[in-house]
Amino acid sequence: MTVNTQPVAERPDPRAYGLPVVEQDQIPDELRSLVDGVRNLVDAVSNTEADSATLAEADAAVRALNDRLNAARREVGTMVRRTMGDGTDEFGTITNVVAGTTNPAAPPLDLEHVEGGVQGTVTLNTTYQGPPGLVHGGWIAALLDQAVGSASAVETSPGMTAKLEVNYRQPTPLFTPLEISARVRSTERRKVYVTGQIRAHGQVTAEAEALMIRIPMDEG
Ligand SMILES: CCCCCCCCCCCC(=O)SCCNC(=O)CCNC(=O)[C@H](O)C(C)(C)COP(=O)(O)OP(=O)(O)OC[C@H]1O[C@@H](n2cnc3c(N)ncnc32)[C@H](O)[C@@H]1OP(=O)(O)O
Repeated sequence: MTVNTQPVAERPDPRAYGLPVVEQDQIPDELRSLVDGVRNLVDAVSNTEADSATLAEADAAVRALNDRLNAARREVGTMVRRTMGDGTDEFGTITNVVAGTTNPAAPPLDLEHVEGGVQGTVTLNTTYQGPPGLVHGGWIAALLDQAVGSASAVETSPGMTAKLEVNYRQPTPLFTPLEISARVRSTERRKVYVTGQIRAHGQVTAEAEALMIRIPMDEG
């Protein structure tokens, strides 16, 4: 295995690409609480059998809130800098659909830097349902894409997914802690080969092989 880890100093700064950066610890507690509340709201709306009057009342309240919140919107592409438990910094879009801090559609997935890659745990509800009681295959791929991208970013430097092959070994259950992990296997110039896995109850339910292409350092 050849892992040519790139020094942190050579990682691109999103500001050099004209992207605004928010520090993770500057996100207001009220916004974090709102994100959590809306995540619960999505679950409630997805599953409610409330009567018509209750639905109409909820609809009006939500529409009024949309207008107030839309009065001040972030720039598309806004990044957030998150410092992992071991001090490693990671940049990601703040609304990233898998791990974005301010995105209620994102499951609460925090990946931590471990030797050779990343790992984390997430439990998914019916928002992510495909077959009855099981995680949608597209979301399984999304979780693995995020994990391999994050592993590649923290072990080398950020890049784009060029290739992602997913093997669905076993059904992946809802309401069960899923262990997500990814490891960089080798690098070759800008190419980074990464593997990822999802486990439930210690058993592999899905695995991926990915090719990430690092963002060139001399552009931006
Ligand atoms: C600032 C903070 C931002 C931070 C940004 C953080 C983003 C995180 C994103 C999370 C992950 C995603 O979801 S990313 C979204 C999904 N992915 C995408 O949309 C990617 C779409 N595709 C592309 O944009 C492009 O094809 C790229 C970037 C992947 C590659 O284009 P390129 O940069 O011009 O690279 P290129 O010179 O062609 O190729 C470099 C080397 O890689 C090889 N190569 C390239 N593509 C492939 C491929 N599909 N399969 C095999 N090999 C490939 C080439 O042969 C070459 O090998 P050799 O000659 O060296 O041997």
